[in-house]
Amino acid sequence: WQIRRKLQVQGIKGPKPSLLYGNVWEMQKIQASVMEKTANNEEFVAHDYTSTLFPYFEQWRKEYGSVYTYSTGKKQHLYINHPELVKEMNHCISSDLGKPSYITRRLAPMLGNGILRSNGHIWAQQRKIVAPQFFMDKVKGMVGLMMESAESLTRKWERCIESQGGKIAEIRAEEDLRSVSADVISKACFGSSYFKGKAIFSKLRTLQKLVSNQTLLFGSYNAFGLVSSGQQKKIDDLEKEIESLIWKAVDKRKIDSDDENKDLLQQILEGAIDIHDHDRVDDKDSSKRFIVDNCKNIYFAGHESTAVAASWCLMLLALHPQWQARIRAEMGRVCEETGRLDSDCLHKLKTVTMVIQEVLRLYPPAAFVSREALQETKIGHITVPKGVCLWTLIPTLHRDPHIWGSDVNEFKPERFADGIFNACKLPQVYIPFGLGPRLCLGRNFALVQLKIVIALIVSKFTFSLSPKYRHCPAYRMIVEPGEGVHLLIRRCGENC
Ligand code: HEM
Repeated sequence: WQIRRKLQVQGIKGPKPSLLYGNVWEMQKIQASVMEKTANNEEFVAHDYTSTLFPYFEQWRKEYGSVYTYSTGKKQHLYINHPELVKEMNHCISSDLGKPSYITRRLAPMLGNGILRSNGHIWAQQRKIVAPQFFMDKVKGMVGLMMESAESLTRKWERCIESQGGKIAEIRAEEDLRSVSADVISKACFGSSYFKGKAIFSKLRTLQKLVSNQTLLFGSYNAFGLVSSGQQKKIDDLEKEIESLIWKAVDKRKIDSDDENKDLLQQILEGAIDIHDHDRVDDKDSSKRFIVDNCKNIYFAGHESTAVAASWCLMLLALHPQWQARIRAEMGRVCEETGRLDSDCLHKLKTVTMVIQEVLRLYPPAAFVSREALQETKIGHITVPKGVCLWTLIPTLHRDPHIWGSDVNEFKPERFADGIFNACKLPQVYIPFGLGPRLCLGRNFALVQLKIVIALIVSKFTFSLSPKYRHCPAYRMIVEPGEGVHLLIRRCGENC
């Protein structure tokens, strides 16, 4: 109550909370009424996943504006979608702002205290180790293996066409896209392959579904945050299994400090030794935790969001065959000059880039940037009391008609024809990869991989949505196609 009062006296409004559960009941009620409406609505694709996935945020934003406060029982939250304040929050370098601790606790079996969730000096050490592996120069060197993995997918889809009669095949794209990005991250960072690391990926995926079932956003210690003992046991078992699989892979690796081409796993191992020596931590377990947590973070961050972004790309391209045709024409021009895609011609794929940018605008896989005031701190004119969690809803920023224009809900890659700076009035609101010191480390890596995968698929196949496709974005730590992306694919030469 005291924390809320400190926000209210600064003119920040919000829905009235109940005594124990804050606004959680109301969130549940709003969500349920939207689910009821959408369950009977077969009408296809309003590209606005916030109004179905996070309807309470939309309702309160309309009532209270782009800054308001709400409560989930013991936690007080501040919703910030004002462009200037968003910028300030994301650029904050003070350790007074960190990742929300209650979410970190919930995600601990998945991510531990790795780079995605850590704060302060542990985070800074991890970022120093991981960042150089994803500098553009390094990523350029990974183009060959990205091509290899994408080509194995197109070969698989060709075999599907053969086995389904030779003309047309029905496929589910998202699982194959997941295998491609898992393969790429395994080879690029861990000197392994999807095949070898398959068990880790599939267990992480099961764990992801289990932990995001726990109504992740509704704060801690409320009726909805409780996990059944059966579910908790599954989570604990998976955590142990993943840890032992990663540890086995690590054990196989000999530390070879003379090798100039060290991959990320090598860097993480050496980082753990440095931290052990530097901090004089005698505890062997902490080095082990450091290694396992960071491997899990990279396995997850490195493949899940890229695969989901690629799935949304194919869904939108299936709806807009004219953009498939434009990409194909561009590939024809670029490959005529070079014969094959390589790292030097990727920047010539302007249409592919525009399509990817538009997909990440409409369907950013990461829905939120969230922080917690670890100490009382200032964001713009607002004094944020210690303990308050701050939330920015990325898709809402991406769909503000005052910034993007009245066609904001339409798929129009041409808006990016002259770059992000000319696509909207305030480019700092386009943040599919976040912003500031915690900007996504894998941005270059993901964009290059997306370009290769999309360009290659579109140059080989034409595709449309299968009648089996159901449009139901789902929030499972990231926003993904809830029931996959069912496509009907044909070989390109057949009809284009
Ligand atoms: C389309 C694909 C991707 C999207 C949309 C995406 C999005 C994001 C966003 C929004 C953040 C910032 C979160 C925040 O500020 O709290 C982030 C952080 C991060 N991402 Fe990505 N990401 C993608 C791919 C990747 C890939 C391929 C990697 C490679 C390992 C990666 C590694 C990371 C890491 C390590 C962080 C944490 C950075 C830090 O806290 O210092 N991401 N990502």
